[in-house]
Amino acid sequence: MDQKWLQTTEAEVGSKSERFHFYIETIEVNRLSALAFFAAGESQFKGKRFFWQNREKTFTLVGLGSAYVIENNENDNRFDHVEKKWMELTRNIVREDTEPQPILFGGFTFDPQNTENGEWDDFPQSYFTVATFQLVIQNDKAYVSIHLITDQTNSSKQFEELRKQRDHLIHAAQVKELKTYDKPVMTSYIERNKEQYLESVQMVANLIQNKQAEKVVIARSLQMKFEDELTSPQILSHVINEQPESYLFGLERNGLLFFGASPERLVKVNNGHAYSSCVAGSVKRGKTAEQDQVLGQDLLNDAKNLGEHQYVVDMIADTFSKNCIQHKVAKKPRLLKIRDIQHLFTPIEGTLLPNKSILQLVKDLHPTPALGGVPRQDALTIIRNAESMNRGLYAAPLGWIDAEGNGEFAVAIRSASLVDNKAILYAGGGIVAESEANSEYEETLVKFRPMLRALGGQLHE
Ligand SMILES: C=C(O[C@H]1C=CC=C(C(=O)O)[C@@H]1O)C(=O)O
Ligand SMILES: [Mg+2]
Repeated sequence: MDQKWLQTTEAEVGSKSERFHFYIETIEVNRLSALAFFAAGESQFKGKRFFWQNREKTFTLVGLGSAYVIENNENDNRFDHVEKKWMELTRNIVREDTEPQPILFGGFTFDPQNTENGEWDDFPQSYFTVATFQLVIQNDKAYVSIHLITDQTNSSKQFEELRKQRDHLIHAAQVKELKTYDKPVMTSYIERNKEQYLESVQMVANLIQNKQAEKVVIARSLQMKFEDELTSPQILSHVINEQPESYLFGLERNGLLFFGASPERLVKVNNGHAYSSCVAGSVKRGKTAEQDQVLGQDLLNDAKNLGEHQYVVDMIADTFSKNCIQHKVAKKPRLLKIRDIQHLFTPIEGTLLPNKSILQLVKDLHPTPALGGVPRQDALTIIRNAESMNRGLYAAPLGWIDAEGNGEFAVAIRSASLVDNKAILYAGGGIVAESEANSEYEETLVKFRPMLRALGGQLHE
């Protein structure tokens, strides 16, 4: 096996009342498929795995097993709680310049005050883990780290076991590197509460016309069932192959897999620089290049979509002005084209104030008016009343942070959950005064397509 030892570290971490030893060992491996590594954990780590890849495909992350979990069910304090726990855990780690550091991966649910039952029933309002086995692929290099966080001082035996497991996982991944997966065979497909969704959109458009809110994003869900039991690597393989222009993600917790391919960045922080993207306003792709261009040009000039978009730009720009020394906003929206859909897109970037952090930005940004609405609290109340579902992690911040304050969160749209033999797909759209129920319905059909295709569902034009 071609591997190079890079680093072994031990640090005493935790708070005054809870002290741990954090053991880390990182090696560089010649070649490793991220999906094959994820799949190598099928029998042992199912329910405790994650997969992440950024839009540019320059950073891929896989986690198997949990060395540490940070979760809570708090409403107001959940972002601060995760930040505090993570800082306690990483404060004393000695940093090497070049090698990947331990990473915390997870997400915050869309709305802790939503009480609808369903697939998210026992999912906490924040769920983050440090993987026992962490794979990072960047700059064409693959790094595998072992993380052991324990209150025991003598852990050399346990660590030796983990080294054996690591070598076994790497070997299994290299042997199965080229495995391909069948498309799932769907047996049923139900649009849940379609009539209610159409009524809600109309009702919300009326509320907005009566000035009770300015914009509200309303979502709905589809349910699919399958002939055979699906596996996470099987689903992720299709998502990875079919959606190259998006953030790709999969997060398992016990019996639930949440996965998707989102075009939308919530925030990225790199060395004190913060980046966000306003993505709102949509039209389908054209069948020919000419038609595609016409649709795109129309979108760039469409008052309803520009309205939807501007709420997002104003709110993110305002948040950056409060959190940054200086920031800049692109002057006008451009097009973001992905496989099934085109969006209006405005990038925003800034230099963070010294006392600000990525999790503080996530806290202030979530939910942007691309997922929630304006005014925020009124929109959230309307969503709770109008949607007959719990969004869970759909439309919520999902991503990673490291010990130096770098990280990236996507908005987890174009996503779905898998529980047992049932998948639930989510999609929504921004409702403004001019919105019309049928065209919003059509827009959600386009937004369902990526996950529908990955799951072997029929695609209607
Ligand atoms: C809420 C979703 O999309 C948001 C992101 C981009 C465009 C949107 C729109 O045009 O309505 C939505 O605000 C979704 O995909 O479920
Ligand atoms: Mg829209």
